[in-house]
Amino acid sequence: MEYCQDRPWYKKLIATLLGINNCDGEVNQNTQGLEKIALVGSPNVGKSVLFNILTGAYVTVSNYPGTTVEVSRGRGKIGNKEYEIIDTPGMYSLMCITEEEKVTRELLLRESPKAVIHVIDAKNIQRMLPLTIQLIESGLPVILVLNIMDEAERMGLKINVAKLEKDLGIPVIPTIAALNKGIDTLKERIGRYVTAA
Ligand SMILES: Nc1nc2c(ncn2[C@@H]2O[C@H](COP(=O)(O)OP(=O)(O)OP(=O)(O)O)[C@@H](O)[C@H]2O)c(=O)[nH]1
Ligand SMILES: [Mg+2]
Repeated sequence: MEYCQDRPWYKKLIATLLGINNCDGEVNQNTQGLEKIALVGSPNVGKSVLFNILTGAYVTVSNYPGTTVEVSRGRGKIGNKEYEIIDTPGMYSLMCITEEEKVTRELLLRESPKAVIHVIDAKNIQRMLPLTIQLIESGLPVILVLNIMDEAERMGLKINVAKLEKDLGIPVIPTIAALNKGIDTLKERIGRYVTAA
């Protein structure tokens, strides 16, 4: 019997049936040729909220090649340049265990983003910084976003952002994505970072 699961036409058929509009290997026309900026971090830290703020109308959600893991891509203007912004599935570590972690790791290695925005929940900073360090040690161009600052402040947490920037040697930007706060600074810092690279 002929196995057709790996044939492009079969994948395309399944993708059409499932409503996946950017099946394996297909190029996303909306972001073709653009430099990339990836949002990474644990589940539930606000990556998708930030993705929606940074991107416009033409967003593509597709399964990462050969997997059932969804990755969203869209165009986003930073400064006066357009980038492909990528929203990755939640991950806890680069030492991948879950399929989501494998996809994010592979994506970071294969697609060479100009900036990797590590989004963390500021109130769980201690638990989340190890991934920041893993990303930095992997040689990736990391920017750290301390999101959900509203809840961190409500808990009385005081984070010395300037010291964190100095110690980590990367830009650190506090945000409240749900309230659109800190976004202008974030865009400005990303813009400076990618043009300096
Ligand atoms: N209080 C507060 N809530 C926020 C903030 N940013 C995002 N949220 C909320 O956090 C929840 C998770 O946000 P998402 O953007 O879906 O998180 P995610 O990182 O994409 O999660 P996964 O896709 O599961 O990895 C949502 O209910 C958001 O409204 C923030 O700055 N403050
Ligand atoms: Mg998400």
